[in-house]
Amino acid sequence: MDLVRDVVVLGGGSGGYATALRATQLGLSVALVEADKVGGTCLHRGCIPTKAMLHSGEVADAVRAAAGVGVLARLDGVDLTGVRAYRDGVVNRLHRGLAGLLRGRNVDVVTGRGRVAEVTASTVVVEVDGRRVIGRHLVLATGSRPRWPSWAAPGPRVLDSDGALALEAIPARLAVLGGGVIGVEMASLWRSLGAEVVLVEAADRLVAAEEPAVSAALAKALRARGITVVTGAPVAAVTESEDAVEIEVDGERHTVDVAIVAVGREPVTADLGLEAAGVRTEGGFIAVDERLHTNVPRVWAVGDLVTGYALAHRAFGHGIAVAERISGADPVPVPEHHIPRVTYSDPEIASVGLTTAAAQALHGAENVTATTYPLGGNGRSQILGTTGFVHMVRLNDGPVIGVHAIGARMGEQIGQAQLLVGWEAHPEDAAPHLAAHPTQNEALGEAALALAGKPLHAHS
Ligand SMILES: Cc1cc2nc3c(=O)[nH]c(=O)nc-3n(C[C@H](O)[C@H](O)[C@H](O)COP(=O)(O)OP(=O)(O)OC[C@H]3O[C@@H](n4cnc5c(N)ncnc54)[C@H](O)[C@@H]3O)c2cc1C
Ligand SMILES: NC(=O)c1ccc[n+]([C@@H]2O[C@H](COP(=O)([O-])OP(=O)(O)OC[C@H]3O[C@@H](n4cnc5c(N)ncnc54)[C@H](O)[C@@H]3O)[C@@H](O)[C@H]2O)c1
Repeated sequence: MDLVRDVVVLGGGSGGYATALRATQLGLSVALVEADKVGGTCLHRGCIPTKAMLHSGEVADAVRAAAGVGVLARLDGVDLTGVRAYRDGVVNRLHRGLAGLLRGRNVDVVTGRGRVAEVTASTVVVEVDGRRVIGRHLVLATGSRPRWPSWAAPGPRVLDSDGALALEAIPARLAVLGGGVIGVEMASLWRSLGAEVVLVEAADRLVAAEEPAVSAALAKALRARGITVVTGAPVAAVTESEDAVEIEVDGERHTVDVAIVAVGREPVTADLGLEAAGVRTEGGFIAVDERLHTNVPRVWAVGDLVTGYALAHRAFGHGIAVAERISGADPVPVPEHHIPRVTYSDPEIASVGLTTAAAQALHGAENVTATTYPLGGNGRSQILGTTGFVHMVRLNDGPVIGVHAIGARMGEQIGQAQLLVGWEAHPEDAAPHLAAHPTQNEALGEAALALAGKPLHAHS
């Protein structure tokens, strides 16, 4: 029998399940079609498992550094089986929690691969393994997958980020190809777990979307951790043999045990029946207006299917907004650059808003002021033994429009920066609210104090 609901969501990752949860809160009935497990990339192959493994790496590094804080401890090694068990435990608990949440909100989860079969004047029909699931509205949320370049092919020793999570032993020598967010996190993680790592990036700097000073500080910190960082050098070829992988880059050859390819992700739009349904795509992504509506009435798209930052919280935000629009409200779209970004490497990178160069290009260099507060002046960062900085950008006599930070735990600071930027706070508004001492949060406060013309712990 056909399943008929107000909303059919195709894909149960961050974007899809957020749509479903918000829609049922608003009194809409929802069918959520998921080919694999609810939670999608972020929960099963992305955010959560990688951050759990990064935490294992952080613990290993803390033991290595223990003597420096007077603690006698010795690292006997890292047991990847134990790391995987811990990681999988975290993922499984969250997965059970999410499944329970969806059940509790009366979301009908339909397991199977769906494709759009028919769009009529008032309904959208999705076919799932021969079964018809019909909605007044359809929300496309099939996400993204690793992109493979022409110069590499998957193999037992040549992996993407999904394959890296399945590794059963820590490679002695590892190459990470691509120095974007995934590449940097992978390099940091496997170095902490004990691998010799070479990180290769085609562009002239790592994480090229960040402030240039952040990229420079990151490269310096990773090199100090023993990672070989090669920039301005596109990988030309990857050749796998039975017992090694040869990487050809910049006329040089690197021989490693395993290579992880991390040169970006691509949207999952193939075989969804989009062409027949008349849903327009652009460069592989679903074409949407600023309210995430496609060109076909009552068909929407959320998350990694929509060009922009491929981030879980962006997908959550999309899902919530689309559910509200379907129910008749019209939430204001959040500007893309107001979405916070964190790279969870050691050191961490966190940013929100415009870079200095982007702000100058948009508003004129004479209308923009920026300040950099070094973590060397921050007590808590000194205690943690981290270096780095907080860089804050403002419009002259206007709001904070960008915050960019690097250093241990900087990801935890970005929430406040996000509110400063999102709520268009002036540094003068923030300056009187002195942060608790000693916290790393004070570094943000110091930057605001400096931009308000009254720096405190800063050498003039
Ligand atoms: C290694 C890695 C680390 C990451 N770390 C972070 C991080 O720390 N923070 C962060 O914000 N983001 C992170 N991301 C990005 C984040 O995972 C994505 O932005 C997010 O998962 C996008 O959500 P989505 O709902 O658009 O798609 P997805 O999570 O990809 O979900 C899509 C779902 O659709 C299902 N599906 C696909 N086709 C069909 C079909 N035809 N029928 C039914 N179901 C289908 C899939 O099985 C999948 O479950 C990371 C990504 C990776 C790869
Ligand atoms: N912490 C997080 O929020 C997080 C973590 C992981 C992934 N993600 C999301 O996943 C997306 C994909 O991540 P990604 O790192 O794969 O993509 P990316 O686009 O961020 O980086 C890919 C990098 O590969 C480089 N590259 C391309 N061809 C190359 C070549 N021939 N040789 C060497 N380098 C080459 C590019 O210059 C680029 O810097 C990100 O955009 C991000 O939004 C987010």
